[in-house]
Amino acid sequence: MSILSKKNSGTKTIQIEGVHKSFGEYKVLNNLSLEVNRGEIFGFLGLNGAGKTTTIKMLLGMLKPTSGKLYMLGEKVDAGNYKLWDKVGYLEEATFYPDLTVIENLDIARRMQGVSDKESVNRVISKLGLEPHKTKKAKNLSLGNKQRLGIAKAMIHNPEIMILDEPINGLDPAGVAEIRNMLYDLANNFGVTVFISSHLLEELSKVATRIGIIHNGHLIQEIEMGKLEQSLQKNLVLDGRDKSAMKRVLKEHGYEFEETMDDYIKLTDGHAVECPERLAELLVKSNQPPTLLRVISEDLEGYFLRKIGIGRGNI
Ligand SMILES: Nc1ncnc2c1ncn2[C@@H]1O[C@H](COP(=O)(O)OP(=O)(O)OP(=O)(O)O)[C@@H](O)[C@H]1O
Repeated sequence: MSILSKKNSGTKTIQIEGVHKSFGEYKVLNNLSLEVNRGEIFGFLGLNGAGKTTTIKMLLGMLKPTSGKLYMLGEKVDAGNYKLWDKVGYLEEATFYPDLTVIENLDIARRMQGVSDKESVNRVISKLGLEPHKTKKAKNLSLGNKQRLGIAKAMIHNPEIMILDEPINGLDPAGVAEIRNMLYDLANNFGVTVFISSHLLEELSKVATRIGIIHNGHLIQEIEMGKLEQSLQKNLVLDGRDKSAMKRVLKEHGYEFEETMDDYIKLTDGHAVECPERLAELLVKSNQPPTLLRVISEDLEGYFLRKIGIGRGNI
């Protein structure tokens, strides 16, 4: 690789710069740019068909961007140059030889990656908690253990970057927690950069340290996981015996509201949400005491749908 194609990346291990990708007339990515730092667990969130796998395939050199540049570990990615794979682990879906055992599957992965140290198989088995299952045929593993085997294959060669395309689909909460602990360990103690895609914010939020939302082919929002909670929209939900009268009172006092699908009155107004007691006082004084008055935080999927401009009622 020429010195000119090297990017002075500092701690940035993944860099995507103004990437466009079209298949014929069909535009999948439209000026996508993002950066991921060493040791980060970056969640790449988007609806089905948003372009996540296309992006991942370009990062791996399996697809060529129509325009724009991608860098991994400071090196420009060139389609068809698989040298990069020495330092990158990739899990597309948990693929394995069903009639071979966990050990046999991992030994094949080891040889395919050109890792000469046979102990690497045992190391990865113990790291992923596959010890009790190592002599089982892959086809007889539980879904969670199949996913673990997939991740074990992706990390047999101690990669510096792990790219996991939808790795937590179908895992139960305990399985998600185990994968999270393992990814945290890799990221925090070994500086591995993890790039995980999913269409479920709820799942990604349990493992990622930062999330980027891709929609209509570009990154529309990046958010640190620690700040997600405070970004969730809060609503005040009201119910009462005479809702028409209640709405009149609200209107007269300048409150904006809407009706929910289940026939409650919802106020998104920040002032109402922050001071629910003031609203309660007003309604009581107006002879419309609420039978329900509750501040409700939107859930993570609601947040995601709001960010991409799709209300729950529209899907
Ligand atoms: N080789 C191709 N030729 C034509 N269209 C393609 C090709 N590969 C992907 N697409 C289209 O590009 C869009 C993005 O696909 P991609 O697989 O990147 O989405 P995704 O975000 O990974 O979604 P999913 O979660 O469903 O895998 C889809 O509409 C898909 O049909």
